Amino acid sequence: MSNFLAQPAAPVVPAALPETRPATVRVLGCSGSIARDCRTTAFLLDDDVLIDAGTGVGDLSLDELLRVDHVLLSHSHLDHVLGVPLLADSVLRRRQGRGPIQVHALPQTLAVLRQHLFNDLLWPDFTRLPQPAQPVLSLHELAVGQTLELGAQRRRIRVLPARHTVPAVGYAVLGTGGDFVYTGDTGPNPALWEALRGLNLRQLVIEIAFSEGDRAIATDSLHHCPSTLAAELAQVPGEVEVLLTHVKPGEMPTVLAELAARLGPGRAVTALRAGQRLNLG
Ligand SMILES: Nc1ncnc2c1ncn2[C@@H]1O[C@@H]2COP(=O)(O)O[C@H]2[C@H]1O
Repeated sequence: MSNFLAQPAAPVVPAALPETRPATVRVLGCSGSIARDCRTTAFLLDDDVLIDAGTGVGDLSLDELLRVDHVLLSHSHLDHVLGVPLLADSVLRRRQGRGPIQVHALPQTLAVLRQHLFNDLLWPDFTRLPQPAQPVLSLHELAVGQTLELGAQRRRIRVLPARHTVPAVGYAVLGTGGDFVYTGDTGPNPALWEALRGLNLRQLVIEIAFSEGDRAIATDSLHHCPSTLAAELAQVPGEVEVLLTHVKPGEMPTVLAELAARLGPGRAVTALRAGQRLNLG
């Protein structure tokens, strides 16, 4: 689709380098918490860029884990970051000469990782191991509005605003045939729609955690429930593919039914599934 809102106050985007392979996103986890067959958020862009690192990361083989060079984190909550320390431990002895895995996140998110995770108490400080000069992990700050260029395919990735209980972002993977957006965890968020104005939105992976009966929890924890998500989706053109992520275990049938009752005609949504591969534009 073409741009669907006015031009944004977008940052300068680095010139696109030739992209030799069509981008794919493999859904490793898209659940709002754990249970059998429910893995928390992790998406693999191509084979070397992880977007969030929830329990879905554990479905990658060791060889696949070894190919990961970048991790983009949406925020500091455990269900999105716990794969990072475990990934580091799994690959540390086999990555020598490859350089650190680069972890990209807001400064506030990185501060939480440094203080509460890689503190040699909850987990070893893998930003200094196996050698301080050649660690397995390095931490890199990003900012909303920035466009990164990451991975062997030099994918252009825009940092989007999210509105959650801790500082949070979403990400857009910019492609020549359309853009893929992952909102991260967010409640209603006018700034997101403002940021999407200049994008050529093709696929929207948007969160919804709770059914309508838990609306109060959704409000307190800054997540969507069907009524709030339906209001947000009213501004998304029908041709955009909308994929739901982060539904709490056991809630999907209710969420889908309640959402269907609130969406306008022509607005289809699909529940994202772990194991699914998305072809990006
Ligand atoms: N006020 C609350 N009442 C009940 N559960 C909450 C509350 N705040 C946060 N949570 C839960 O804690 C979880 C932390 O991760 P999430 O934000 O994915 O989802 C959150 C909710 O499931």
